[in-house]
Amino acid sequence: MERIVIVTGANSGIGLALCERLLTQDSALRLCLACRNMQRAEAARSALLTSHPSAHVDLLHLDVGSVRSVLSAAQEVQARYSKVDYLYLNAGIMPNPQVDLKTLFKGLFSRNVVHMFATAEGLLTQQDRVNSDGLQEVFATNLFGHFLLIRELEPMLCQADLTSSVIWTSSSNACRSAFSLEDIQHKDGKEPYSSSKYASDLISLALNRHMNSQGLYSSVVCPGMVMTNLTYGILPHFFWTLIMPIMWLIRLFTNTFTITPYNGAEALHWLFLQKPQCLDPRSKYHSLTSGFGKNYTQPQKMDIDDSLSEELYSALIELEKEVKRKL
Ligand SMILES: NC(=O)C1=CN([C@@H]2O[C@H](COP(=O)(O)OP(=O)(O)OC[C@H]3O[C@@H](n4cnc5c(N)ncnc54)[C@H](OP(=O)(O)O)[C@@H]3O)[C@@H](O)[C@H]2O)C=CC1
Ligand SMILES: CC(C)=CCC[C@@H](C)[C@H]1CC[C@H]2C3=C(CC[C@]12C)[C@@]1(C)CCC(=O)C[C@@H]1CC3
Repeated sequence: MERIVIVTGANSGIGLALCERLLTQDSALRLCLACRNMQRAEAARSALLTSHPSAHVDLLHLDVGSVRSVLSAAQEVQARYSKVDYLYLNAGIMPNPQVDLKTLFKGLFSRNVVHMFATAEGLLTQQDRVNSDGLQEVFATNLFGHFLLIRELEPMLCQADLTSSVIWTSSSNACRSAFSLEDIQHKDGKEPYSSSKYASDLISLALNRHMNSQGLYSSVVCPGMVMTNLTYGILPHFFWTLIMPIMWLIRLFTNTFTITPYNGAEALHWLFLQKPQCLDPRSKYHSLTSGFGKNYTQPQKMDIDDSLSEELYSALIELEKEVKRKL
């Protein structure tokens, strides 16, 4: 039977590289690029069809940061397909990032240097804003829109005698200290990105608890440090060009510098090949690249607990009711 794969944020970076890899793996699958900008989506589709002329590539308009858009995209999916086998929740933003240069400089000469380059912990802040649904934009895009999409697609993901995989592109920057149950949208802090990624780790665990019995399995991935539009937005272009040789050098000391979108998509691709029932719901699957350029996937236990994940799950269900009431 034809497998249906939906990828959010598929028009660039890790999402687009994943699509290339999936089509190389299985040219018979039906790939749906779920994007907010249809011009960019069409360009991505053309690029994919150039390398895979007989592939089935569909486009879906989806702005994960808008409740209305998520609801109508989910309706469109139900009208087009009879089931969804893989749902890659990959779209993400990091608006107005600021690097704390003092911490970066200090870190360079500390014992924590490898950890700092792997996680960027304490190094990055962002300026968030409220979107037209009245939600914090980073939370809405990176977490809540995707959560709503899963909820709306439940009948498509939970089919009798079939399993489905929901795969979140999380990050090594997901940090417990950035997340608070009292402020799930991270209105009051300066690390909304880190908070939203930690929340996706928690939600994945809760989804497994609630949905495994219906055939839905959720996993989280860390693609490593990848050069994409998102990372190019952190520092000026000329700076990245200048430090590029250093980046390749850093790879000799940390396997988390995957650098290219192809390498970053390694764990996302690897999960496509696994039986979802055999995966560990408490592990994050990391894309890693050795100093010699060899790609591999490694699971690492996450710093998450059941009660926090359950409380966040309940909070999102409540928020879902609230936003739907307001429509
Ligand atoms: N690059 C890195 O080092 C790392 C990235 N990640 C995560 O990987 C994922 C992919 O990012 P990456 O490839 O790096 O960066 P890109 O900016 O290249 O890709 C992000 C994708 O998400 C899309 N997107 C953003 N907002 C929305 C929205 N509201 N609705 C629909 N699509 C949207 C973008 O579309 P558009 O082109 O229209 O903006 C783009 O296609 C993100 O979740 C990111 O957090 C995690 C760890 C490290
Ligand atoms: C000298 C030199 C190489 C400087 C670059 C320092 C920083 C700009 C990077 C060090 C660790 C990086 C990192 C990310 C962005 C760029 C760094 C802060 C991410 C936060 C990008 C998005 C993620 O989800 C995780 C990445 C972790 C590492």
